Amino acid sequence: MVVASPNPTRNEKIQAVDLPIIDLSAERSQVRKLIVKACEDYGFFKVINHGVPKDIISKVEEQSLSFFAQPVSEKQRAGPSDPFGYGCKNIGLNGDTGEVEYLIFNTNPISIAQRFKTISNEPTKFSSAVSEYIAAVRDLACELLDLIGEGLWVPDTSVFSRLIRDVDSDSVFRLNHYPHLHNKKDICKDNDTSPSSISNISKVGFGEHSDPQLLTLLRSNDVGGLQISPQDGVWVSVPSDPTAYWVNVGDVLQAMTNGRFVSVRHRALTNPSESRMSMAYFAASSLNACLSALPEMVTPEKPRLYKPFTWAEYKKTTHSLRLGENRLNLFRISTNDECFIDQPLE
Ligand SMILES: C=C1C[C@]23C[C@@]1(O)CC[C@H]2[C@@]12CC[C@H](O)[C@@](C)(C(=O)O1)[C@H]2[C@@H]3C(=O)O
Ligand SMILES: O=C(O)CCC(=O)C(=O)O
Ligand SMILES: [Fe+2]
Repeated sequence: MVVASPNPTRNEKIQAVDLPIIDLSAERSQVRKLIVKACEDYGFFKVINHGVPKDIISKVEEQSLSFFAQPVSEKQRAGPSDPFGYGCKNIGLNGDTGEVEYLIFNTNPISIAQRFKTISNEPTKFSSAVSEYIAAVRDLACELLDLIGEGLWVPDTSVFSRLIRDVDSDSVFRLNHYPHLHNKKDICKDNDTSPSSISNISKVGFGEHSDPQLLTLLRSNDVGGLQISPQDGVWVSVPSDPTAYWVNVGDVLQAMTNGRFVSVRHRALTNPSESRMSMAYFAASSLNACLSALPEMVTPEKPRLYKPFTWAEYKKTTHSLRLGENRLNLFRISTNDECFIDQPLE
């Protein structure tokens, strides 16, 4: 069904789709089948009965909300995001902007403890809430990746989860805050500078992109805004559910499954009357991990699509490009390259 677009750009179709819901308490052989199907069809699914304790989530949510409620001058003590720390409106370093403020951390515990010294007046409280959350969400990510390994029938079912269990994993945690637009204040300034007219339309909070890592686990408060794009120019609004996780395939998992899974393009819109807060865990390997399509995913009918790369190489490319760029295409193999990789010349 196609309905009229209420938001931000014209000529877009908003489609209503029943997105896949995975109940992790169901029978394992069913769960892994459904996850693989969801990753193939949408690169996106919702997880319920996920096992991340409610109190662990609430502690991070409370601490984050009080961080974002502070005056801009206080928050800016934790910025600019380079690429970690506090950022407001500027996303990355290549000119992308949105109606969002955020905190980004590397998930390494030492890095977290250091960062929080500038982020909070109660650094230990906030940093231990975040560390506890990251440990729980990493376990969930590993469980999902093991189910994916099993569902794909690869001989080494831990092949994906091992990458993110690595002590040197380069996974990232991000807190996004999308203030509602009835607030007349510019989100990056303490003083009231914007026109007094109240806008009733949604704006782009976080523009269209795919996530570069293996898998993203996202949870938000009860305010909608996330949309996925299963096809060019078509958007599907994702209902909010603070009790669940929305999970998306990232570029690396698309490359490792040789294009069988799709790294879904998505974006987040602001809500005109309610503030939205999301927390995203981006599961990544170590910088030196060499990432390539699993041998079982490459067949004569489905030749290798992407050149192998290290996460450091892929990350460097990602950070040199704009948010909406399709960076995986830069690693696509031409027919000649493929002969070289699969049958090196003597
Ligand atoms: C514009 C950019 C921001 C980003 C790095 C990039 O150059 C392109 C990818 C962006 C993204 C999207 C998913 C995650 O939110 C993120 C942390 C990531 O790994 O890639 C961001 C990067 C960022 O905000 O630094
Ligand atoms: O806030 C959201 O719902 C999406 C954020 C996102 O896509 C990201 O941080 O990469
Ligand atoms: Fe994203």
